[in-house]
Amino acid sequence: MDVWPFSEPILYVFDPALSQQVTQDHSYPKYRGLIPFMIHLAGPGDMVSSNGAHWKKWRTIFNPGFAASHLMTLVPLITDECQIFIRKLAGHAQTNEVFRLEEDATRLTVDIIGKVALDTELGTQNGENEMITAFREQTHLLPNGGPLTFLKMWSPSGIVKRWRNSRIMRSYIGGVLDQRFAKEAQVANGAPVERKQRKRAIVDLAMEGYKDQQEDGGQSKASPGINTEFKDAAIAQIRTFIFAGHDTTSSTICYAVYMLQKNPACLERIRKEHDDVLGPLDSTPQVIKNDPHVLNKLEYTLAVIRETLRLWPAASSTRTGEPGFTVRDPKTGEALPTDDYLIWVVHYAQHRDPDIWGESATSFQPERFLPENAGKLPEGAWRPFEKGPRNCIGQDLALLETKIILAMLLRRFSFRPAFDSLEELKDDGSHHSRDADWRRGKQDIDGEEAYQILLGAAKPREGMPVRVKELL
Ligand code: HEM
Repeated sequence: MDVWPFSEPILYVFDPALSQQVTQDHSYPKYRGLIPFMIHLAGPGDMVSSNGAHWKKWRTIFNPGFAASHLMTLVPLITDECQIFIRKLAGHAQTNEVFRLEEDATRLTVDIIGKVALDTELGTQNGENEMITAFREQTHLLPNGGPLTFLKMWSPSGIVKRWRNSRIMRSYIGGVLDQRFAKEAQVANGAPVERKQRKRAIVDLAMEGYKDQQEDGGQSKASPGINTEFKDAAIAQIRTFIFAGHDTTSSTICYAVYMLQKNPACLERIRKEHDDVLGPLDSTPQVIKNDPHVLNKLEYTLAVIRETLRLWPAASSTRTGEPGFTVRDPKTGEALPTDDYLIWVVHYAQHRDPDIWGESATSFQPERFLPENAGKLPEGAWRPFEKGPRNCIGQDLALLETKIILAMLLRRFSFRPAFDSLEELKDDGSHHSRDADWRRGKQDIDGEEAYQILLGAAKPREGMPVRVKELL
């Protein structure tokens, strides 16, 4: 598509074989237009928009912290955060008020990232945190694809606010890192080792990996404590994890709840699996904490999450074409140049295409993802976390936290979407309430009122208004 003068020509990718060509056979560099967006959220050198040796270095250093085996050690921390979320929902149930589920789910996922990445209490489920407030304001100060939002980039107040927010985020995370690694330096200088075992956060494993790399590179044995290169990169990557990991996952939690409520047979089946595998609801958090591997037995729950991500993928992938590299049209065999193209792998379109998924393409059928049906899935067509070297580093974390929250949630509450009660939320102070345009005119897409909107990630419209009822 030629959209001159608004952007470079766009090559939209709607086909799994073509997606494989641009992300796996040859992983095209990330789209250059991501840099001016990510720089305000994460600072220079973030893992999402960087390429080449810089990207490879930091991806290698942070990979071990996101390995499924390491994440299992963090399950108790995640479960504690989920318990706070459950208590908040019980409060909503008592008042029978309409609320935006996405707001609560986002606070949950932010606090989980704080715990697993930094071992720090961000506490947004219980109040405000200056760094997260700055971060969330920042996402609203960037273009979101709506008409004229690019003008936001040039308004003087926007420029000042973005600079201020960046400074707040940097100094907050920098402070947490300084405190954490000061201990290490003190111990190296002879201070007594603390007896209390701390959980090893993702950043601890990254620090170890960084020091190993320095030594392998022939540099002298790394000194204890934190150095400037690691600190700057860790701040950028942790900001990236907050950006890439919080609303993608909260959006998935919201849509899983929504799709289950719309499909009562699936809801009944998932609740039964939770009874069978985890036992009574009240002891479920403890059962999960005692034996995190029990979560691997929740096959149907995993299938529900995969099916949710098929219908409601929270992200997509954008790349920059390269001179001399062509893609081959899978149907005609024609070689197409890519130089100067924005290559956009569109997950939503591929995940709902009847030519790929058959007649059931747009219906919610988690069974297709059960192990016994694995052989019938269209090859390479499910890619919500993208594939190839630039796939999502946080995918196991996202699946893990969504599984835990569903296991603790679905037997305790029933949900009812409340798009018909948006009026009650018009003064709730949220970003949604400030933009009355989103409530004028047509209120559905193809008959779906909970359609996705672009706000950093693809999120449920109006923050998924619901009412919740406690079943106990
Ligand atoms: C359901 C939740 C999630 C979805 C659907 C999702 C989706 C994706 C997708 C599609 C990409 C590739 C983007 C591209 O090619 O441009 C990606 C990359 C990435 N994601 Fe996720 N993500 C999720 C959760 C998370 C979490 C929890 C984290 C971290 C805490 C995370 C961190 C990242 C990072 C750092 C990258 C860049 C990786 C690289 O380029 O090496 N994501 N994600």
